[in-house]
Amino acid sequence: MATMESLIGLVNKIQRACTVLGDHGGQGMSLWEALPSVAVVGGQSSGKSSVLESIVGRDFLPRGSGIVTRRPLVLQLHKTQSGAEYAEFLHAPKRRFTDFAAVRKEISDETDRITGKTKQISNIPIHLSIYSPNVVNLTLIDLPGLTKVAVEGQSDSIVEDIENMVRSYVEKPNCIILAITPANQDIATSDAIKLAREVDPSGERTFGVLTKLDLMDKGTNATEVLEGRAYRLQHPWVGIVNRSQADINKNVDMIVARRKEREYFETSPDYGHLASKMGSEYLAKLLSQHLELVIRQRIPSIISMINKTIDELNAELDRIGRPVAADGGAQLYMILELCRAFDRVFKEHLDGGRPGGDRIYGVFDHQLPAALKKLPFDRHLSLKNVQKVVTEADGYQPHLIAPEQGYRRLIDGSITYFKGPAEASVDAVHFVLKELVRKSIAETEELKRFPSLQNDIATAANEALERFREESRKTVVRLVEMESSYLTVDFFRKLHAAPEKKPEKNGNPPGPNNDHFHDTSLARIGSNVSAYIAMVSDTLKNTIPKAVVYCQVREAKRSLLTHFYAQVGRKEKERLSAMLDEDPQLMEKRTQIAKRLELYKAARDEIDAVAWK
Ligand SMILES: Nc1nc2c(ncn2[C@@H]2O[C@H](COP(=O)(O)OP(=O)(O)OP(=O)(O)O)[C@@H](O)[C@H]2O)c(=O)[nH]1
Repeated sequence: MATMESLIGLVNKIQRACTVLGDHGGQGMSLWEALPSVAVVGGQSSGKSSVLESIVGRDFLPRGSGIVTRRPLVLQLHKTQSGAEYAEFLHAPKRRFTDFAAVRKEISDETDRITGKTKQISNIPIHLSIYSPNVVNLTLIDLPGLTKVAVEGQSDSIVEDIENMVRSYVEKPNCIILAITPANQDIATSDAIKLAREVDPSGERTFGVLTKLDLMDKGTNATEVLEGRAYRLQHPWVGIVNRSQADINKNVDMIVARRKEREYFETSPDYGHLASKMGSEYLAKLLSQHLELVIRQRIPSIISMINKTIDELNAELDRIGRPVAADGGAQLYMILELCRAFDRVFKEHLDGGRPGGDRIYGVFDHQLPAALKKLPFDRHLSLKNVQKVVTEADGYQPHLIAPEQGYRRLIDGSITYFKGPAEASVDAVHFVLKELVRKSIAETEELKRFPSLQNDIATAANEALERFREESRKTVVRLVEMESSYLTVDFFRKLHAAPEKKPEKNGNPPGPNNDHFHDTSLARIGSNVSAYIAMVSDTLKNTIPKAVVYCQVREAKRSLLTHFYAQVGRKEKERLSAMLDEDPQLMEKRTQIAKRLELYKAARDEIDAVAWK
């Protein structure tokens, strides 16, 4: 079975790894929270620092007025067999501190590094490991002292901020609370006990510590508390006598202070019967044993939590995509797969699996007919214009029978108007397709992590659409031009066969020089041309969509990325990697997940190795 050293050492290791990854509790379920720890809680000047120092047997904590502890200090004690004592900070792993005054300075500098000199507090812990033959294996977290008033330079919220931070540690079910209360204060007013009672009403994870026993008024003693009658906890209370301020000023050695403390209890008339269960050394052993017990109990649930988290992290990695392969072939394959995924989505839009394709039909069904209807044939075929065109076409010799040239010019002139709506249809469909490309890129789940490739696909697709548009434009213009290059002869033959309307009998004999005759004949020319143009319009209403679909929509479905594929195939490996550049945020996220995964796996291995030894 695992030894006490190995179990506590194990938790130490995992805690340090958690801090390196920024996992220090207070942020939902984390590995840190699953690990048992001991947090030291007490009001200001209750003697917290003194208790910690006498457990360690060294002076090393910053002192001063106001709130000195402004970041949690995770103090990991490692018992060594022999040799010199030294300390190490997680944030400065290369430096070994043998001078504990330098440790004190480093704690205070490192506090300021995060909080500034503003006396603000931060919940990011400082990790300090102390290696010494005079300690027991134990991890303690020193927290800012609970206070009632803000001092100069501190925000009013500091009192509440401290309480919230301390609470965020002690409310975790795996936190063992070391509640420090000075004996010269009424236990009922103890900040530490008040908070402990709130988060641990049954008292099963609270250790009550009574400091300053030597400072109690003459004639009073703390046996009521120490014997568990004043305030009941599941664990026995421990009384402590730390160095007084005078001792500190005189630089009384900690080891000497420990000895004096032992003597105090052994010789005390009040506490002699409790002497074996009093003092900082006893407290350290008690905590160490308890911590070991708790760790042992928690190991199965920690392992199951770790396994669950590993599964979740793996699932998350699958969701955001595994890292891109390094070799060129695999990258090319991946790019082509991604393009195909995009192409699938794009086709679904056109074929109706997703919305948007119907807008193309909208162009043919509404936009084109409406535009055709609006063409200014009324003006072009007005009596006045017909006369002008016919006369100009005749030249110096007026026509004898039908004004053939006049007809042709009027028809040609009218047909030119169709180019506008024809080209507008091409453009409208082009914009629908472009929009569908944009949408499809955004909707292609697999592409989400590759902004560069998204860009490349968008550019390639838009270039292709541009080519299709040009082809389509040429085709529809040709359709229109074809209409004027050869007229439908039948139409005019039928006209000729139809009986001419009799001229009205109003006294004027009919004749080419007669104004009335002239007007009627011009009106007939106008209406004949108009009927012909209506026929052409009906034809184009049907053929323009065919041309547009043929040149643009069908091509987009068939060969939107064909050029792109050819280009990609010729690319060097470096260019392929660049195309698969990922969103930096996402890469960062993946790295974070991968790191956490590593931490959890390493933690599981460590636990396996220690727990079943
Ligand atoms: N005589 C005597 N003095 C003590 C004892 N414990 C602490 N003190 C003195 O009480 C003062 C405050 O002790 P600290 O250990 O600094 O208390 P703290 O809770 O860490 O204080 P803050 O960090 O300021 O919140 C110091 O002057 C200590 O010397 C004790 O058991 N006996």
